[in-house]
Amino acid sequence: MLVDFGFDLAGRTDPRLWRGLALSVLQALVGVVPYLVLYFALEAVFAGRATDALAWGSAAILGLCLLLVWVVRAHAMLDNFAATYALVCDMRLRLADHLGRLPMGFFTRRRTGALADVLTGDFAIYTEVVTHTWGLVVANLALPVCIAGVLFLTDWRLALLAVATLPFALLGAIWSQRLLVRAGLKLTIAKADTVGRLVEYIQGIAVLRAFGRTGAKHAALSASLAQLEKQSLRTELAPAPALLLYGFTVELGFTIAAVAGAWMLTGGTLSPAVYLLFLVLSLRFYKSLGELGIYLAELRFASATIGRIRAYFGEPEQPEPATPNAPAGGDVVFDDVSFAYEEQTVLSQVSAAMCPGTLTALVGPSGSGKSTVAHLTTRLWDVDSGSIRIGGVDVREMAMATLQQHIGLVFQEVYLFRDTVLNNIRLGRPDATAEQVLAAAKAAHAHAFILDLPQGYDTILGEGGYSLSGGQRQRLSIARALLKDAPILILDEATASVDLDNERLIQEAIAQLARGRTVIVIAHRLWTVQHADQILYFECGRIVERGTHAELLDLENGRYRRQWQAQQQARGWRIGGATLLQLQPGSRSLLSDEPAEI
Ligand SMILES: Nc1ncnc2c1ncn2[C@@H]1O[C@H](COP(=O)(O)OP(=O)(O)OP(=O)(O)O)[C@@H](O)[C@H]1O
Repeated sequence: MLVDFGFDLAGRTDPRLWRGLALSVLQALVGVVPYLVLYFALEAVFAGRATDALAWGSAAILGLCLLLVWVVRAHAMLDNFAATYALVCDMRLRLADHLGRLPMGFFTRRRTGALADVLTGDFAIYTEVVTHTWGLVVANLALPVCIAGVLFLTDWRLALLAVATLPFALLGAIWSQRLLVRAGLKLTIAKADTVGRLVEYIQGIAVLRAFGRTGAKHAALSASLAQLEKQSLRTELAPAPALLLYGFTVELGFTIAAVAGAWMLTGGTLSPAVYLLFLVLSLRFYKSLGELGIYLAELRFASATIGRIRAYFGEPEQPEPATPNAPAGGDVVFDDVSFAYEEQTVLSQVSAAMCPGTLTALVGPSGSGKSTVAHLTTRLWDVDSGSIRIGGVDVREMAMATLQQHIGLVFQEVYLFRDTVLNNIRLGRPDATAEQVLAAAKAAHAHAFILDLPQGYDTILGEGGYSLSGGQRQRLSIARALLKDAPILILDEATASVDLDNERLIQEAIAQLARGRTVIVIAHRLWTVQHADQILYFECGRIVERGTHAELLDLENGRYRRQWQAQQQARGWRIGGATLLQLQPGSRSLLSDEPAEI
């Protein structure tokens, strides 16, 4: 298709859009009437039939036409703006919804900047062109068609000469669109790169400042901006030769017809009134065509933009079952699960069962695949082989909403949205009452520090809002999970980066969460999970040891045993016979008050 309007992406059409376009055509029709009035007035003048009544009548019709054109144009614009903004709003929401259903691999393969550029920049270009340019294209197409009609009715010879060069002009228009789209594609890549670099720059500003690499000293950003500058200029200049050809061909038609008309006039085969009308009409005719060339190129550019947006809509969503099954219970079973993010296998033949009311700890070296277990359970990715069952049902056979209801998550990195504390906790259950949120915050040991915030529960958090410490963020995240009240709870290094005092508070909060649920804890600090019902030790994507803390410590040369000993030494577990926990009595292990020793 020459132009892709993309309205199907909004999932609906808007009648106001078609009405706006019909009004643009009406505007063109009304716009021709003054020229006809002028023609009849000129005929009367040249024939010596001019009267006051004719002059006043013509003036009245011209005034009326002006008013009508103004009213019709205003309505056309209003209809067009209202319809387009509403449709673009729907498109953005549908795309946001679609992105939420894509497998996480989609996001890791793309830079945030490229995505942000599509959602903001591409939609902005598209909106601008559809609101402003489309109406102008229709108006500048309808007007020359109407004028050409009048010209053919008054003198077909002149009319033929006037349109003779138009096929060549059309070639110029098509060429200019091609050039613009080609340059525009490179501009889009440059823009996405710059947006990505800017996001990276702002997110990493503290690091860059520490290393004195801000502003022009940040080479990657400077290079990206320079490339954007170069590509922007190229895009502006790219269609220039084709547009020049277009303009020249259009004006050549006028010149040929004007000269031929003058020749016919002197030869007595053309009346002065018709010639004058021709000159006036042709000026309007060619002006419209000249503008049309530019607007068509812009429209084509916008349709290339919608092509990129369409490509995102075309990304396959994570499959959902046609007839979903509901899990019966909260037990989690990994059955011979293997998985690779890209080429490299990350989990190999992992099998494990986790029952309600028990705590399973996943431990092992960095990169051994522990977090991947959480990713697969929550279907951020799908297993390559084997299956994960919850309550006897494969997670791929459940509706995504059911799966989400069944799992509460607490990550090391807590994302706070730009909203009040209350609503940040409510993320766990959007329909929760304020009382329920407060109860969850109290159980998560978050209530006290929330009350100390400037506006308590109404304090705005997130970007540009109030900042919380790592431990406070964690407790907020636990409050979210508590509020959600899901039968399965996954904690991914929830206490990894907090001090001992915060660790104690967080662990107490986690202990609240754990009761009666299937709990999976990913931990590096082994003392925090020593009372787990089972400990799975991962290495290179395989479970190489499993058992309770005591059982694993009994394994001669066991990996868990070695790691435990190394950690105890590192903590200075025994300092002259006293334990560190005795020195810092606030610290306790998960679900237990006492540290274990070997
Ligand atoms: N989104 C991803 N795309 C590609 N590879 C990934 C992705 N996430 C993790 N990996 C790789 O998968 C392997 C296992 O990662 P995973 O995060 O599961 O390990 P982990 O045991 O939880 O590590 P850590 O304890 O450091 O958090 C690593 O080699 C990691 O580089």
